[in-house]
Parts: sequence; C-alpha cells; structure tokens
Amino acid sequence: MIKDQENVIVLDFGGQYSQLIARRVREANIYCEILPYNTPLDEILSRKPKAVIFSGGPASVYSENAPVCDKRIFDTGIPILGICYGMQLMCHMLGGRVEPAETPEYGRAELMVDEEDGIFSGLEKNLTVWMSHGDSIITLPEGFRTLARTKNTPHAAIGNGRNLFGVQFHPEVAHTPRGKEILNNFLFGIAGCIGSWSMKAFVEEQIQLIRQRVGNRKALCALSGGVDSSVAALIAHRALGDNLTCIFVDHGLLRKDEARKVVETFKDKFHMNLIAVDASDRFLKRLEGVTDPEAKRRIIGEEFIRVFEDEAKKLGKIDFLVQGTLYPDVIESGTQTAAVIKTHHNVGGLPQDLNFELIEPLRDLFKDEVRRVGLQLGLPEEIVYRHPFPGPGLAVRVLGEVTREKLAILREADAIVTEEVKKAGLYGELWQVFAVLTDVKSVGVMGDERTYAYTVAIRAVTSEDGMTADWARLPYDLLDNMSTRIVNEVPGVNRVVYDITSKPPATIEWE
Ligand SMILES: Nc1ncnc2c1ncn2[C@@H]1O[C@H](COP(=O)(O)OP(=O)(O)OP(=O)(O)O)[C@@H](O)[C@H]1O
Ligand SMILES: O=c1[nH]c(=O)c2[nH+]cn([C@@H]3O[C@H](COP(=O)(O)O)[C@@H](O)[C@H]3O)c2[nH]1
Ligand SMILES: NC(=O)CC[C@H](N)C(=O)O
Ligand SMILES: [Mg+2]
Repeated sequence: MIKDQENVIVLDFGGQYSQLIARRVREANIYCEILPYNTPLDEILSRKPKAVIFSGGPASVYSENAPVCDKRIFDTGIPILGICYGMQLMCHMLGGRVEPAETPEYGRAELMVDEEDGIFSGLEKNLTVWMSHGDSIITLPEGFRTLARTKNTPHAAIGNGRNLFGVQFHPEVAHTPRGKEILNNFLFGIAGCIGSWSMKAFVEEQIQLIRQRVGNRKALCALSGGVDSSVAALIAHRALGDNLTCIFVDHGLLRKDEARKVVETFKDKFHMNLIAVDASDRFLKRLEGVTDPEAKRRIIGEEFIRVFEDEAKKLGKIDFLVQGTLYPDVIESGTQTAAVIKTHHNVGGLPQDLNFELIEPLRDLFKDEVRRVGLQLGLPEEIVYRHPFPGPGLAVRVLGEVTREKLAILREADAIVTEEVKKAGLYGELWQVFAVLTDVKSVGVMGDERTYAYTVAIRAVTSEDGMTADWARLPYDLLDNMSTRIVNEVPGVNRVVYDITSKPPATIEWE
C-alpha cells in the first residue's frame, strides 16, 4: 500500500465474508486490506489504519484454539468494529462473557435500536439484519453499553461510547439492507474517514509502487488475454514502458483460435513488447498420464514459470514477473485461515524455487473491481467483459488424463456452446459458460448404429465475483441447440448433460 493513503484494515478471523467487508469499505472510497488475525500489532500500526474491522469466524471464543489478536490493539485508540466473532472476541478479551446462545440465529432477524447515535445514526428504530451465530454475549465488558437487540440476542450491537463497537449481525451482506449505512456511519462518523480513494487513485498508486520497486530494471508480464492480466499489463506498462515485456504462452490448453486472436488483439490495440511462445509440446508431455486435478494444476503452475525463465534468459537479466492475480485466486489457493479449495496455478501452483520477484497489482481486488479499473484505463470492452478463463485452461475441463484427442473434442464442443450463447444474446448476462469433457463414455444410437462415446457437460453460471455462483437458467431451446449441434458436429460425443449445481457446494470449474 501507499504511504499516507487513508486505509482501513480488516483483521480476518476466518470468516466467510471477510472479503465482502473489504469490498464494502472500498465501495465507500476507502482503501482496504485484509490481514490475518495474528498479524503483529507493529505491522498493523505501520500502515496507520484509520480503523480496523474484526471479521466473523467459525470458532467460539471459549474454545481452546480460538484465534485471538494482540490485546494491546484495544489501547491504541484506533476505532475498531467487531463483526460477529469479531464482536464476541472483543467482548471476551475485555472481560465480558460469551456463551452458547439459548437460541442460535441464522438468517433474517429484526433489530431494535436503543441508541440511534453512532453507528445507527440517521437510521430507523427497527431494522432488518442478517445473522449467523450460535454464541451470544451474556455480560458486557466494563464501560460498554448495549446499542441494539433482537428477540433472541439481548446484545446485538454494543459500544464503549468512544472508539470500540461490535455488531452480532453482518452489515456487509446484501441481506442486511441498511448494512452499508451502518458501516459508513462507523467509517465516516466514528473513524473520520474522508473517502478520497478511487479506482483512478488506485491506478496511480500502483504505477508509482511498481516504479519504486523496479526502478530501471526489467520485468516480464504473464499475459493471457484475459481481463486481469491485460489490466496488470497496462498498469505495469505505464510504470515501466519498454522495460516491460509481455509473454503470452500457448500451452496447448487454449480454446479454439484463442492464441491467434489474443496475439492479433494485442498487437493491434496495444503498443507493448509482446512475445508469443508455443509451449504446447512441453506442457502436454508433462501432463501425460496425470489424472489428479491438483497434480495437473501444480505441473501447469511450474511449467508456466519454466517457460518464463527460458524467455527471460533470452532477454538478459530480468528480476520481476507481473501477474494478474486477483483476491479469489489467493483465497482459494488457501491462506493461514482459509482452506485450500483448489491450487490456482499463479498462486499455490508456483514452484518453490521461483527466481522472480512477483508484482501483482490486483491481488486485493475482485473481478468486477478489476473490470472498473480496466474501463478507467481505456481497455476495450470486449476484453473488459470477456468471461474468465482459468490459467490451466482446458486441462481442468478435460477430466482425468489430458490428451490431444480429448482436447480437440472439447475445443469443438466449447466453441459451439459459446457461439450459441452469443447468438442468443445471453453472453453478457453470464459470469461464465463453457463445455466440460467428462471422463464418462456411454452408449448411444446414431444412424441406426451403436455408439460408445464421450459425455460433454455444459456449465453456465451467474456470479458477482466468482466466490459464489448459481447455475444459469438457460432457455431450453438454447440448451437444445447446443446439444444437437455438439452431438451432430463433434465426433466422439454422443451425449450432452447440463450442470445444475451452484457454488457452493460445487465449484465453477470441474477440477
Ligand atoms: N496463457 C497464459 N500466458 C501467460 N500468462 C498467463 C496465461 N494464462 C494465465 N496467465 C497468468 O496467470 C494469471 C491468472 O490467470 P487468470 O485466468 O486468473 O487471469 P486472466 O487470464 O488475466 O483473466 P481472466 O480471469 O479474465 O481469464 C493471469 O493474470 C496471467 O498473469
Ligand atoms: O487463473 C486461474 N487459475 C486457476 O488455476 C483457476 N482455477 C479456477 N479459476 C477461475 O476462478 C473462478 C472460480 O473458480 P472455481 O469456482 O472453479 O474455483 C472461475 O472463474 C474459474 O474459471 C482459475 N483461474
Ligand atoms: N459467524 C460468526 O462469526 C460466528 C461466530 C461464533 N462461532 C458463533 O457461532 O457465534
Ligand atoms: Mg485467464
């Protein structure tokens, strides 16, 4: 982060919504970062935060391994808002009592506000809020007052009349309609934030930071043609000019015509050094016989870096690698507090002996925020609104072993799916739509002949940020067109199914 930039820190206690809290703060034009709960106090203070927000979390404060922060943070005078577990922890550490609630609350609850000042300033006396807790505050710490309650939770919001506040409900979720106002009351009213940060300021800051770090040295940028790396490349290019070289890798796992289109678009629209590397043989060789999804991801992550190293050698000494890593890539690869969902090639999949220093200007952002940065930078809309395509490409959509034959089948099926969605005018309404080649063969009958061939699955989802997603209710006629065309036009496929699971419990990609 930039020196003297007004900022707020979210201390993460493993909550599901920590990243949502950060987003809400950024939506209020305040720069926000998420740090693990055990970040040393000195490190927190060195960022001079205007306020700190404690997230929720799955633990109970009275359980043995409950995550705790440095207690001295309460003496710093920094305004702190505890949310759910965060409030319970504040209460527990300051001498109050937390116990399992008689009646847990999940979902909607009616909040009755006792004190309209402070975080409830300007709001109604009765508010709808969203709850998710099994523990409750029984006794308040000394100096604290109850600010609001619900039928089952006598201390649903608390404050010490000065800088410490807590809420049992989740103001960050969309199901708490006045949540934004409550957070803003805390950020502006209590913490005195100004809200001067913006996407424009963000870009300027990142350019400055990259210049400071790299100086006159050289950097590579891993460019995929997707929105994240395109935005990262534009920012890095503004900072470094010709000292930046973009590398686009064709790992043999791209979609139909993708390599050609990416190179054309970039040569055409951007005046940056761009090298396109055909590395398909080496990737496919290393993937031979590999069926485990995580093993595939790690091989691809490593091979990407080996390709970048080889290219770097040809260009002289290069110390830095720019990547378009986003926050969801980081959290799904596993953090101190969050479980590994899948190893994203550009985070968890990086080899141990990485010889580049990474530059990841978008590491704290979500896709829709990156899209706004892209528009700000003048990136063409066709790139800004392109559906995400994972770095490991078709390797995570060909289930089981990846072979050239299977890739060829999937490429054709996928091209039909995309084409039909675009024809139906629905591309812009979906987060992603694609085909998956399952490892299942089944019996069919075509032209009076028995067939025994692959099953293709169609996946289409809507989502705001890729963290949660719902399967798209595509029109039957559209599904019918896709199915008919795939079976008729793609040899090797005799059955098409539609994936009707949301995330969670599934993920968007199948591997
Ligand atoms: N084929 C590729 N060649 C070079 N770098 C790549 C390639 N695929 C992915 N990367 C790198 O890995 C990063 C993560 O990939 P990811 O797919 O999440 O982002 P993206 O491709 O930039 O955007 P999108 O999510 O919209 O596809 C990219 O930002 C880029 O730095
Ligand atoms: O760059 C990437 N490297 C990866 O290893 C990777 N795995 C998944 N994805 C994309 O991330 C989003 C969430 O995916 P999942 O629901 O499958 O976890 C979806 O948009 C996926 O397409 C990846 N992107
Ligand atoms: N969502 C949360 O932060 C839950 C906190 C705590 N585990 C409870 O159930 O009350
Ligand atoms: Mg991509």
